[in-house]
Amino acid sequence: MDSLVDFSKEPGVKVQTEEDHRGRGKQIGIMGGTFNPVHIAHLVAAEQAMTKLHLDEVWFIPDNIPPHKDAPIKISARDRATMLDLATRENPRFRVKLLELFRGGVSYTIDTMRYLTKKAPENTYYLIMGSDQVNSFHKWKDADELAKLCTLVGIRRPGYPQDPHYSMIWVDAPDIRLSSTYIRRAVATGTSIRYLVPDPVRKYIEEKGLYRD
Ligand SMILES: Nc1ncnc2c1ncn2[C@@H]1O[C@H](COP(=O)(O)OP(=O)(O)OP(=O)(O)O)[C@@H](O)[C@H]1O
Ligand SMILES: O=C(O)c1ccc[n+]([C@@H]2O[C@H](COP(=O)([O-])O)[C@@H](O)[C@H]2O)c1
Repeated sequence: MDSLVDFSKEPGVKVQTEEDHRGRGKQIGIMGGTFNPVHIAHLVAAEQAMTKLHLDEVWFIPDNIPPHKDAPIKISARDRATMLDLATRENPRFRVKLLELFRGGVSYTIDTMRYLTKKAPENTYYLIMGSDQVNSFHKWKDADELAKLCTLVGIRRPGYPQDPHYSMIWVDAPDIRLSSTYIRRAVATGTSIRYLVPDPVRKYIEEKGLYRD
């Protein structure tokens, strides 16, 4: 097993090996977010979790209305989803799933995981979260049930010390101090976002004039 996966402090969590995975359903990483817009830290977190945990795919699921965010989302769901598609297109194991946008309303992760585990119970699901989300996970809707439906995977995020209330796997990934908030502010103040988002996303933001005010 890859020594960069730190599971030593989590005796309750069994890290799967490639051997364990053979002949069963798929191992799917779930990366939920508002992605307003998607940035490189989202992609690095997903890729690191996918490769270090031997997952088959990562599904990026943009939320419709995020449960715990107060600030309004000023761009359309279509723009968020299009940028996600542009950002993930060249990775054959990244998929964008729009089920939360189609479902509408507030996007509770428990609703998504109940749906997925019922639709494809042969798969194993890994919920990938930055440490900001890990720290508040216990306040999520039906968190106990959610933790039973999937394996929780934490990615350290600079500025958010690890404070988990549930057993989880921590995947060691490079610290990237970046947020969608930073990207939105940078665009609004005329600061470059080149290299902070994939280039097709940067061009889309420029061409559509997103985040200028
Ligand atoms: N820099 C980062 N390092 C690790 N994880 C991150 C990072 N940025 C976001 N994430 C994780 O990605 C997921 C989706 O995050 P989200 O779309 O809310 O992005 P964000 O950058 O936190 O956005 P905003 O600044 O608008 O709040 C969450 O699990 C979050 O913890
Ligand atoms: O289900 C919940 O109660 C819940 C509470 C907070 C966040 N989430 C999910 O966590 C993911 C990241 O959220 P956010 O607000 O950082 O974009 C996104 O998929 C949200 O739907 C889910």
